[in-house]
Amino acid sequence: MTASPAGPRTLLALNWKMNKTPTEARAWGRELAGEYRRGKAEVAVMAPAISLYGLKEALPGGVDIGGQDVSAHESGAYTGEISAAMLRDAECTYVIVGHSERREYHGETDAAVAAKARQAQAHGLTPIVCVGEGLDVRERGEHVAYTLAQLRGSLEGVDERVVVAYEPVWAIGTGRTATAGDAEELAAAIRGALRERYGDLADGLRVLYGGSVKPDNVASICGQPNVNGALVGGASLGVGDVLGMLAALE
Ligand SMILES: O=C(CO)COP(=O)(O)O
Repeated sequence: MTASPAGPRTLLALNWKMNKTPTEARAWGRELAGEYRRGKAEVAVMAPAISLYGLKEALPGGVDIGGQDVSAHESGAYTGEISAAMLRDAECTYVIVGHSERREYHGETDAAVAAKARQAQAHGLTPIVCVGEGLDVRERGEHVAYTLAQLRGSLEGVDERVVVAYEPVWAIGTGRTATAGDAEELAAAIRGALRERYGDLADGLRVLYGGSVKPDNVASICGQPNVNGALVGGASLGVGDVLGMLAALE
């Protein structure tokens, strides 16, 4: 089961976070290539920057790659940073910006996230802009307003070539998944905000859900009318789980 036939093709976006060496990444790509058949969902692997080049060579055709973060700067004296031009040259299609782990551990503000998204777009990358509330916000019942405010700030000056991922922080890596209804509530609200900004183009944009997605819940979540795919952490590391999720989406 996938999102409505009129909507965009379902995207299974895999966020490896800080896992796998370049050698392990290449082996993973080869393992996937041995089993992969193009199906209903599109697949993209967001790997650590150092692994991207080798991974792309090993992956089967039709599977995209992306970065997990990008500098807001063009080039120059920014030790340790990766530029959008570098990611594009390494054949990336996507880059995650504003993941909750970057916001929490690296102090990234909405304005910084928007600057990264603009820089990604300037180099032909599609930013996957992450938003989502923490447990305290959810318990106060303010999750919709909080997430939409974060979204508006994170899309400042960003055009419609964008993917939005709703990742409630309390569901990330906790095994505590939002229900399909929770995911749809926010995805619909996000769609409304995208419509205000981009008009009818919003209907063709992807809104993903992320947070403890795995083979046994991916289909019900991605089957919601406004959910066009998933951003997957833990279950993206094993080829078996990825194939399981792809099978569930057929
Ligand atoms: O943060 C996530 C993807 O970006 C979600 O991680 P988990 O799938 O491990 O909960």
